[in-house]
Amino acid sequence: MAGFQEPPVKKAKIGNNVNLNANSSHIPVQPGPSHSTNGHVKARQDNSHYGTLKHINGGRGPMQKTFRDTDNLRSLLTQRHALPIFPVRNELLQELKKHQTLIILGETGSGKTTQIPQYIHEERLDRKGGVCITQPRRVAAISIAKRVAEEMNTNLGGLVGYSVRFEEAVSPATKLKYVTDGMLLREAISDPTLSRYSWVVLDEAHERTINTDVLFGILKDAQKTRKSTPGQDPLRLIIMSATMDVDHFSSYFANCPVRYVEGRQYPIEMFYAKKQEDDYVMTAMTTVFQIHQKAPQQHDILVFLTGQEEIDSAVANIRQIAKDDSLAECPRLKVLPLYAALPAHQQLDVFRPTAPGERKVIISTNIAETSITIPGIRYVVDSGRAKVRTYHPGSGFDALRVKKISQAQAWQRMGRAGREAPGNCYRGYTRQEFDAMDVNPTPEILRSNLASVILQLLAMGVKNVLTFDFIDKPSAAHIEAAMAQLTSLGAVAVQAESLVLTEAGGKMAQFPLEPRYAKAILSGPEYGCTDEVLSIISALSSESIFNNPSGRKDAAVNARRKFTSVEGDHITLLKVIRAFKAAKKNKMWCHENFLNFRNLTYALEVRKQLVQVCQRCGVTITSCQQNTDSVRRCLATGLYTNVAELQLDGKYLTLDTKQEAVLHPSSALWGGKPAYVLFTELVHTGKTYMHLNSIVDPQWLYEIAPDYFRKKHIKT
Ligand SMILES: Nc1ncnc2c1ncn2[C@@H]1O[C@H](COP(=O)(O)OP(=O)(O)OP(=O)(O)O)[C@@H](O)[C@H]1O
Repeated sequence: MAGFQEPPVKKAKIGNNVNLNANSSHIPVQPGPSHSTNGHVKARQDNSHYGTLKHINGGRGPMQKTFRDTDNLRSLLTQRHALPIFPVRNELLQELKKHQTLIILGETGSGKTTQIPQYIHEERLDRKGGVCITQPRRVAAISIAKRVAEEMNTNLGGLVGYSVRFEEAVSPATKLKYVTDGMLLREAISDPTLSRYSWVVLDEAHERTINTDVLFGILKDAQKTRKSTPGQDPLRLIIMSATMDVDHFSSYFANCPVRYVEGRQYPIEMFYAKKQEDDYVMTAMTTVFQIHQKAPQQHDILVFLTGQEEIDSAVANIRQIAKDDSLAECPRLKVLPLYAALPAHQQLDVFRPTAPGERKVIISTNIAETSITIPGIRYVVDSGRAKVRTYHPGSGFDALRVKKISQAQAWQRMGRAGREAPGNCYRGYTRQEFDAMDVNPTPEILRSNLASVILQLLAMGVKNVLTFDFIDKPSAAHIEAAMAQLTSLGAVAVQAESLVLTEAGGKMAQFPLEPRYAKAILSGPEYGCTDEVLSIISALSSESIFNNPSGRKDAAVNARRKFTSVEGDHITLLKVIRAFKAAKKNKMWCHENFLNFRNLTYALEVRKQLVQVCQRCGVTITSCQQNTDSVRRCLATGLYTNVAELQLDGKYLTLDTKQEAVLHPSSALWGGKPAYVLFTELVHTGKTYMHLNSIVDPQWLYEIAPDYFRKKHIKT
């Protein structure tokens, strides 16, 4: 294929980069008749591996069995038994019984995520408490739970369930629960020893999300507490991934053993770009059409790009190019975007099988990078890039940059092909570029604003956050910046020389939001505008509610002029939400007004959840109707450190850290020069931009935080 090395560079075995320590040992896959000579394990066709339904379900308990399709069940059982992990099932169970903490490494698609929880259940090791399996992303938690429920012939929400932010399917009967790591962290606030679980499985540990990193410490502590409390069931911990620095993890967990499940089910052919390509989007699109012209029907393609705007534009371009006469002989293309801001049901659309004569092309962020199996995917096109947010505590800004991914991420992306049949992976970068990539991604905890995490740790009863047992400790500057932010928001206070959670801080921790937004909501009753602030914060929690199709930007701006507020972007968002509700959430109305129906719908879903948290915390919800000054004042109670002052030279300087910044061109305030601007965030992409801004009156700022602003010497 043009642009890629021929003959293809084939990687016979993944996991060579795994760094096994003295404690590790391999659990080899038993060689069987279906082994190929290249080390790949092919699907077994051996019927003697069929179990019985009784065997799958463990033969107990009233389960909502459907028994709709025996052939389907039989086929699922065959698939389960063909997985590389199946021959080592019993050995693995022995290991799991022996050790309180175990690290399991196994190649992508070997069966770790779907099978190990089922093995535990089949062996009745979940009698006393259930199995909770964490995933870094909601789409993975939901789709895997669905698959496991299907394999166990039970309804989702029965024996097998899931819980992600804003959505769950669980019941008292749920024994195997797939959750996002953030949800388990929230559960730990009300139940620090996670007493309802006997097993916690931290999957995709190599990703080192901030929530998984904090869970390491929480779970270690919970294990100790449960061990030292008479009558308590021990908490067993399994840490899983395809690639990770096992020495580091093992030494953190008291040199716990590491077991390696060898083998992958289907081979994946790997192709690297022949030469370095700078336009990674163009390279990816060209590759898609090259594959499209030669691949058999219904061999679907998964493309990794970086962010929503880039993906939406690639989707539009591919749809357009697909109409070209020269492609008339090819299957019809069904092009689908996949990114975090899509509502859950739309994310799950990608899992639907294609119709005859159709080929699915999914253009995704790294949301599809780990854990999931998308039926039909035989080709992965990897741009080698992802959008990464990095927080700078000194300047207080987040830099959102497109960066090269790590090798571990590249292997995960590759692993999305070859899950149901042999696959192909096209890397839009050279082998040399791959070799130069970092082996693992930088842990999120080392590059994030820690205010939320520290608030949650305090809410869980962690006494001293500075001495918390982090697997990789964030810098003192990061921790201090977060503490300072929480103190100024009134979430923590000094008591007997230590920092403790205030009553308001306890309430802030209940909101699945950054503390500064939670603070603004809690201030709602004082200003009589909780209703409006909830709408604005819900819109801020969603991806952009505006559509700006390329080539039609002017039309979009004109159509939306009626919503634009001279007070700024927050009131503009409020006007859009109000109008969307008044238009009965009409899709066509959104289309005519260049508004994003999906993101607006998502924003209203978020709003519903926030209203529930308000009710739990006793926050009254009142509306100030047209008094939008109150709304901006209320927002400033949470965001008051995000203020910039106009300078004589016409530039803005942030009051907190004296950063030079400019209004983002998309802002409703762009072109004007208000003296003081309240911004939602600073994003550094070339210049430092203030995003989503409102005009503020300096007098309000003095009233909200007199000590802070006295030091800043603002002119009232
Ligand atoms: N939704 C699904 N539809 C079809 N097959 C599936 C689905 N989910 C899982 N499978 C099959 O089960 C296999 C094992 O999946 P599983 O997620 O357990 O592997 P894993 O070892 O955890 O991989 P990874 O490290 O990539 O998460 C897949 O390769 C695929 O063949």
